[in-house]
Amino acid sequence: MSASSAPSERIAVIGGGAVGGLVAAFAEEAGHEVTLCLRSPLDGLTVETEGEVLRPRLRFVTEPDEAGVHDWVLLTTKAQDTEGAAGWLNALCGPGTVVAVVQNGIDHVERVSPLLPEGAEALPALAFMAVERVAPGRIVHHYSSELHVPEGQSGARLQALFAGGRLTVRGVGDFRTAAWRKLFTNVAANPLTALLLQRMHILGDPEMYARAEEILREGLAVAQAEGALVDEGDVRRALRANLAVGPDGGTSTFYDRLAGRPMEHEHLTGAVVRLAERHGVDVPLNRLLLTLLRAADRELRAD
Ligand SMILES: NC(=O)C1=CN([C@@H]2O[C@H](COP(=O)(O)OP(=O)(O)OC[C@H]3O[C@@H](n4cnc5c(N)ncnc54)[C@H](OP(=O)(O)O)[C@@H]3O)[C@@H](O)[C@H]2O)C=CC1
Ligand SMILES: CC(C)(CO)C(=O)C(=O)O
Repeated sequence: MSASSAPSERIAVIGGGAVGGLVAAFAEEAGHEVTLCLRSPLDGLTVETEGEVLRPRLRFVTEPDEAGVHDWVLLTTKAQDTEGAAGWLNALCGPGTVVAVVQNGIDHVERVSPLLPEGAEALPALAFMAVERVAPGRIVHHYSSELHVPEGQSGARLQALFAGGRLTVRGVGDFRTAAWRKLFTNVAANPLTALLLQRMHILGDPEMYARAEEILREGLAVAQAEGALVDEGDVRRALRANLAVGPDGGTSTFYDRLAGRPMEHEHLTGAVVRLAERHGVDVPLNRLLLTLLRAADRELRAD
């Protein structure tokens, strides 16, 4: 894989899980110096992708004081762990640092901006990829590696950073609509796989697929009430994207429940339900899923 033609920049990745491990490896392969900021120490990192095993040379740090200021920060914690990363953001950002918020959900900038020091910028980034952390420091890449960011100067700089590498960065004009389209890939697949503890193959069952469509149609009504320019075709495209992950792939929420980690449901199904209440849209299937996910999550936190 050829290195990027962009000059080397100092990139910090917060979180050494599935997405963090993948983007850190791809950034290093593109010729950049990469600092991986960890909550739990790692002995090393391997990334299995396209039949290869990458062993990127990264600088591992576990204390914000050791990190230093960087040009770029890629925040890859789960959304509910954002505040816990405040110490990193404070230590890594100087004036001009751009923080790409590589998380699921729809409110990336609102979540992160209040935690940034003066002069740093939050850039929302929608992650179209399917990546699994099979053990600490062992990442398996199932499918796709794209980030969608708002069009503009910072988005174009991020695109240049990864140009020619394995991570594709695309600028999108209507980011609100793009964020809802991405959320659609999470609103049915993530709860169903996590609650059933079964991988994407469950969507191959026509009965399950039909329920997934119904869940997403509720989300569609909420997205439209929010002003997103989405339609029925986006429901079908989201489910097609889920199926493209392959029967043995999962979802990030499924991986969390499987590993006994807290889940991200409040930022996915929870966001749909809260906005539905605000707009007076009835979303009974999503309300049921949220109640079930909360019950499953309580048990995970109690263990
Ligand atoms: N996995 C996937 O295929 C996809 C995931 N996403 C989204 O990307 C985001 C990241 O998901 P994913 O990589 O799967 O999640 P993981 O759980 O695999 O990784 C998250 C990482 O963040 C670390 N972390 C949490 N808090 C801190 C902290 N304070 N300081 C440093 N590190 C911290 C965790 O540390 P520890 O090791 O201690 O748990 C963990 O390694 C989520 O929003 C997810 O929804 C989007 C598209 C696809
Ligand atoms: C699209 C999908 C389902 C891909 O894995 C994802 O975003 C996730 O796992 O959270």
